[in-house]
Amino acid sequence: MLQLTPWPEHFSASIRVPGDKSITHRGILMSALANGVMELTDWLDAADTRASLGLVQAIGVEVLEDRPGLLRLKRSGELREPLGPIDCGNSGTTMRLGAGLLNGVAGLSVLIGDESLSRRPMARVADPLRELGGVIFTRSSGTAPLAIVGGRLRGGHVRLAIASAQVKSACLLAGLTAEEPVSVRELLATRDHTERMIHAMGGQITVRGLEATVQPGRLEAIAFSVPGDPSSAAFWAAMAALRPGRRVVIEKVLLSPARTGFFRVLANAGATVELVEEGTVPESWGHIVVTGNTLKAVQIDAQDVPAMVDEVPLVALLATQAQGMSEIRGAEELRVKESDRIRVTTHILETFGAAVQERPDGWRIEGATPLTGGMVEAAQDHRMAMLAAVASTVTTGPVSLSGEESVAISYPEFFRQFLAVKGA
Ligand SMILES: O=C(O)C1=C[C@@H](OP(=O)(O)O)[C@@H](O)[C@H](O)C1
Ligand SMILES: C=C(OP(=O)(O)O)C(=O)O
Repeated sequence: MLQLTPWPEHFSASIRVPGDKSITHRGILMSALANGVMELTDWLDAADTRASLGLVQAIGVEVLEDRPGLLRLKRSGELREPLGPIDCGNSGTTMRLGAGLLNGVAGLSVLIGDESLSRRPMARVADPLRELGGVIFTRSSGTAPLAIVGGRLRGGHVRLAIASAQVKSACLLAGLTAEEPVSVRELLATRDHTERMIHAMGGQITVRGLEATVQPGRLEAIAFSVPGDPSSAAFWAAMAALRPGRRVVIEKVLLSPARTGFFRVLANAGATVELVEEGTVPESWGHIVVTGNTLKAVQIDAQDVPAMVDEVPLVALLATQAQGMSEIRGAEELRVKESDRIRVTTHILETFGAAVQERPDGWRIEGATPLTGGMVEAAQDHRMAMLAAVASTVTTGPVSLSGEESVAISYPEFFRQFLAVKGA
C-alpha cells in the first residue's frame, strides 16, 4: 500500500518515459520471422514485453544480448514447436499477436495467461484466424488457454467487427507465413506499427484506407531505437494539464498520430500542448510540452477512441476538473482490458468525490469538482494505479493506493520518478 500525500499546486518537470510498449512487443515478436539480428535500443523492459520475449525464446529465437537499453535477438534455424505452454502473463498483446505468429510454427502451441488475461476475450482473434484457415482453439467461453496447430493457414480476406490493432496485427503476422496473401479490413483506423514494421523489414505490404494486404515471405531483421511510449507520457501530460501553472516536458516520445489522440483532447480541453518532431525512425518521435490552463468540458465518441484507447480513463479524470458536462462515449472496449476500466475508474473518481455517471460505453462527468482523496485499489491494473497517482496530485487529502506494484507491467520506474518530481 502506498500513501500519496497532496502535491504542490504548481510544478515544472522534465521527464523521459520508457520505450513504447507496442513497438517493443512487435520488434521482439517479429524477430521470429526475420533473417539476421534484430536490435532494439531503448526497448521497454517490463513484465508485458518480457512475456513476448519468453514466447519467441520458446520457439527458437536466441537472445544475444539483454541489458538495460539494448536487446539483440536472432532466430536460430527453423522455428520449433514449444516444449510446454507459453505463459503470456498479463499481456493481451503477447497472447493476441502471438496467436497470429504461432500459425507459422509447425506443431502444437498452447498460450496461457494470468487470472486477468484468462478472462479477456480471445474469440475476437481466434475467429478471424480460423476464417483464414488457421486451426485454433479457445475455451468454450472464448477465453484462454489458446491452442494453435501451426502450419495450416491458407490466407484470404477478413473483415474485423471491432477496432483492435492486436487482432489486425495477429492476422497480418499470420499472413507472413500463410500460403496466400492475407487482407484485413478494419472497422476504424487503429495503430499501424505492425504494417510499418513489416514494410521496414522488407515485407510486401500495401495499405489502402482501412485495408492492409500482406504477402507471405521472410523478413529481414533491422536495428532501431524505440521512442518513449505516448501512453506512459500521457500520465505526466495529465498531471500538468490538471492545474494552471504546471508544466512538463517529455523527451523522445513516439508522436505517431495513431497514438497521440489524448494530446489532441488535452489541447481541446484548453491545455497548451506542443508536439515537436525530432526524428522519423522508426516512426515520428520528438518532445512534448504541456502547460496547464483552466480546463473546459470535452466530448469523446467512438471515432476518437482508437488513438487514445489506453488513455481514456485519464480523460475522465480531467473531466472532473473541467468546467461543464463532459461526455465520453464509444469506449466499451475499456471493459475488457486488464480490468473493467470503466467501472474501476468510476470507483476511483467517486471515492475521491467526483460527480460521475457511468454508462455502458463511458461516462457523463460534471466538473469542476474538488477531489478529496481516500483509499483506492488498482484492481491489479497498471493503468488504474497510475490514474490514481495522477489524481492524487490534485486531491486535498492523502490517497492510500493498493495494487501499485502493477506498474511493473508497462512502467516499472513510474513511482520512483513520481516521487522524485514531487521532491518527496
Ligand atoms: O496493438 C497494441 O499494441 C495494443 C492495442 C490496444 O489493444 P486493442 O487492440 O485491444 O485495442 C491497446 O489497448 C494495447 O495496450 C496495445
Ligand atoms: C490493454 C493494455 O495492454 P494489453 O492488451 O497488451 O494487455 C494496456 O497496456 O493498457
